[in-house]
Amino acid sequence: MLRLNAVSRRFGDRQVLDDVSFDVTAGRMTGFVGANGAGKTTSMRIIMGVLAPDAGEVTWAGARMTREVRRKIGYMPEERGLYPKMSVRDQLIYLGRLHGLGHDAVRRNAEELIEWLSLGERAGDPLEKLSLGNQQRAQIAAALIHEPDILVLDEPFSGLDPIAVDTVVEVLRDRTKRGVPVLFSSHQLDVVERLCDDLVIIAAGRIRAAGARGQLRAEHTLPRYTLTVDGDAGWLRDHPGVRLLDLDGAHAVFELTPSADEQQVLQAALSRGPVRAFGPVTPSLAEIFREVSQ
Ligand SMILES: Nc1ncnc2c1ncn2[C@@H]1O[C@H](COP(=O)(O)OP(=O)(O)OP(=O)(O)O)[C@@H](O)[C@H]1O
Repeated sequence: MLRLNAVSRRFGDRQVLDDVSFDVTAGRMTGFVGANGAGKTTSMRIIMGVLAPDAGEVTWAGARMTREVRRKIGYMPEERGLYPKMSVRDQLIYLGRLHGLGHDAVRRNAEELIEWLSLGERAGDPLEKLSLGNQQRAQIAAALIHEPDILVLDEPFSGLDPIAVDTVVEVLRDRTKRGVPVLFSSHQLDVVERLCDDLVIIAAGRIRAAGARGQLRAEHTLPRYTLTVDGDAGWLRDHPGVRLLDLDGAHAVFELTPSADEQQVLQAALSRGPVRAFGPVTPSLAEIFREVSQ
């Protein structure tokens, strides 16, 4: 397990990370979300040792992170860093060799990644001639070429179309199945929602929530229901224990306080006339994000 333990960092008089702690567990995808400037890239740079924390530490398997362990991290930095004039295939081979992989292994890995990421037709072209989406796929291949033990990816899905997102997801899932912990940041909450097992939410340099996706849902939102009746559902507004979230004539979405009983609300609705739909709703990640970032 990769762990950030009470990490703090200032730039000038600005506290950019404040007592940041979270885990990235083996075999799980951890989505790292936060607004612009929240501190995601700074946290990743500290994991990579590119930046030193003012306080706190990064550990791997319970011991302080070393240079050797960092060499086994696949890192996709915010400032993408491939060679524009070199072909995709050549730079994958070059980077793999730099990481100490043997000739055969590096060629095998390069061809496998080129195929998985659907870069076959463009693998001989200089990176700069590729579309932005394909350049991004090449960046992902570069992070994976040396069979890393840990993956730290800064916005790996930005600029990818939905099909490319699915391709990359498949490649990353293959790594988690092999036990690799994956930390990825993203602004695309729908992608994070679909993809992550665990979630870390950061706002203004502080961790607001961290843990398994389902657990965060349960912790940070009240049980939520939808109700559709024949008439007007406005009476729900005054019903004890109900907090109305959305009302559109006959259709309502509401939360229930812990002491309220959803069957009692259903009975109240039935006593007024036919009920067309009633059931629980799962809050979206965007709603959890809004809730904890306030
Ligand atoms: N080298 C630096 N010197 C001064 N301030 C910095 C430096 N690096 C980052 N910052 C500031 O630290 C804060 C956090 O930045 P960081 O890049 O970690 O955020 P982020 O969550 O990755 O944002 P984004 O989603 O926009 O990439 C920002 O206010 C940023 O301006």
